[in-house]
Amino acid sequence: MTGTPPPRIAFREVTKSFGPKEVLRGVTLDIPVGESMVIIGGSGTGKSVALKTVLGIIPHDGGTIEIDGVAVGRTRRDDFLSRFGMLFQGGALFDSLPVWQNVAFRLRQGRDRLSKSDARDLAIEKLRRVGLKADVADLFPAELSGGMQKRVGLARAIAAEPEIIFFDEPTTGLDPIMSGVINELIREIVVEMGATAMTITHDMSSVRAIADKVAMLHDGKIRWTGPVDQIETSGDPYMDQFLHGRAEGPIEAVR
Ligand SMILES: Nc1ncnc2c1ncn2[C@@H]1O[C@H](COP(=O)(O)OP(=O)(O)OP(=O)(O)O)[C@@H](O)[C@H]1O
Repeated sequence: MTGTPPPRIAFREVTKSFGPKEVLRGVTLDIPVGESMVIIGGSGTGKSVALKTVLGIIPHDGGTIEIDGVAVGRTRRDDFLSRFGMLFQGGALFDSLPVWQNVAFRLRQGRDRLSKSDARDLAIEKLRRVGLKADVADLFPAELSGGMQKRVGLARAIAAEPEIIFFDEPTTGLDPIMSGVINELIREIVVEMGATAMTITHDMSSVRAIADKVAMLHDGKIRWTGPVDQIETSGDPYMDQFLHGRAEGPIEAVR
């Protein structure tokens, strides 16, 4: 039987509480293969929790999360994690390791690990891809600007050529121009790799640059989802309030 392939990532009625606090209250969302989905929503709405449930860093309580039709948690953890790349908020580089070892970190682990010199060559190739020169390879993260650290984080996220990449607030701490540069780079790389991307952000410039589709998380559920070119005309008062940064509207401003 032939049919449409399952979505690369599928959330079905996913729930998660911390004690009495219900954070995810039935999240349903599909991210098809090769699509870039950006999840927006106010602070504390559970965007990071949703991302961490896919990776299994936070176990969900109810519902299912599937990758290519297979429930998260059913495959070997190493095989599973090797399919993902991740750009963490703030870069999350290892301060004690030089840049190239940060980029090549995963390539030096596990059964198929690369030799030191192959890993270094590959790290330099990936650094070039994100606009950094080879001489950055031997510097330590503390010697780099915030924008350069983001580039190194991006080089690390793509080093193992993952099928799925997560971007957690990719422009936090950057000025608007550097944010624009990083957004463009993310978009270019995701398209070039054909990767499926899930990004969480508050930054509307990231949304416009990176997204094919947008999902708005509010009150533990996906309030609205649609193509990025429809966000202005969604007709959803929650989306409108968020997009225009209004204090007045259905979203409570006092939290
Ligand atoms: N490990 C945890 N233990 C207890 N509560 C948690 C944990 N992780 C997250 N939470 C709670 O879940 C809620 C959602 O947090 P989350 O970090 O997902 O929000 P967010 O939408 O990513 O916010 P922001 O945009 O500010 O980063 C918050 O109230 C937070 O306190």
